[in-house]
Amino acid sequence: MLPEPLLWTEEGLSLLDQRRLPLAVERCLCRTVEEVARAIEVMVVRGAPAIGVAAAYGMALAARERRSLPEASARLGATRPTAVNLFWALARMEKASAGEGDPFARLLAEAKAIHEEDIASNRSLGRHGQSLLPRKATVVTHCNAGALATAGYGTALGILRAAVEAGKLVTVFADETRPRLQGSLLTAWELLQDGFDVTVIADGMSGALMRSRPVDAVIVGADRIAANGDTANKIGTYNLALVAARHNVPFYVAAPLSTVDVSLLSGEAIPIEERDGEELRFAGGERLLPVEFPVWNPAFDVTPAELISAIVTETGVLRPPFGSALRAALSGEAFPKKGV
Ligand SMILES: CSC[C@@H](O)[C@@H](O)C(=O)COP(=O)(O)O
Repeated sequence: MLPEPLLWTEEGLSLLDQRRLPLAVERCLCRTVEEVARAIEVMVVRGAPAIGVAAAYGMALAARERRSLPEASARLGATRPTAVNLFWALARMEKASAGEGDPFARLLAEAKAIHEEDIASNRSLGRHGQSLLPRKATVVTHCNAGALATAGYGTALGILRAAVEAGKLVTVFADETRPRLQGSLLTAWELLQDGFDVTVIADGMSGALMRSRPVDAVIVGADRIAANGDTANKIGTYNLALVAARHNVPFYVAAPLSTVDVSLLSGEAIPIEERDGEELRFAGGERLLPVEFPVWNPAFDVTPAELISAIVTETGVLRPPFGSALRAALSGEAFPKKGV
């Protein structure tokens, strides 16, 4: 059984410390909004939906501390720029702060609602997405888009869980995902906990893998999806999409609608976080390169919509052209929630 990635307690927000996995399963308690902001910055908690949920609880903590809510929101919004779920959750919390009664009680209730809705969305998108896989499926994934990166169950990994629940046999290859190794440290660990057949590969191996054996699908998560379907996800996702296209392997993006940012016309406008070059100069805690070695360390890349076969959301499987499909899904036209 996987430990809860995020847990509200009387004392505050308890986070599974993702920096320590898989060798140590430890929790980190955030009692203040500043502690939540730091936890997001240093990647105790990471992954787009998980960051959004953590920030929502951070706002509730700010209300408990009687801090200025606009200042708290600005602090949380300055932690990481790419995953839009963070800003989506902060906008929802801002709306909730405008009601009657005790602000802490109201904001805590809204944070809990965001938390529960994310799990429900993942279960729903998992059910839709698993229909894309054959009864015996080999899937490649990148980074971590599992329970750990969300409120629970996962997006890309939610599809794999739903496929197993539907009686399918799933074999997974997980890109290790340099430089922070979310694929090997988090995805492989998470899938092994659930008894999956999972094998770690280095990021450059997916081409060789697809030449050596049939692969049924690539499934990844997303940090921000622009109005035209261009998708920002962990650095290396674009390379994997190119390899998949070369081998005619369908490339699926799995994400809740809270990851869609229709205010951006295309992926070119998505802000890409650049992280400290030291992440690249180290591997496994060991320094590989002296600090003066120049490196470039963008944390995300953008996969153009033309390389994406489908975007799986809680409302269903969206096919190109994504502009109209995403608009319809957001307005509830195409797939009414009832009956999903
Ligand atoms: C379900 S989340 C999908 C993405 O957020 C995930 O693949 C990813 O890019 C995580 O990035 P991180 O930098 O670890 O927060």
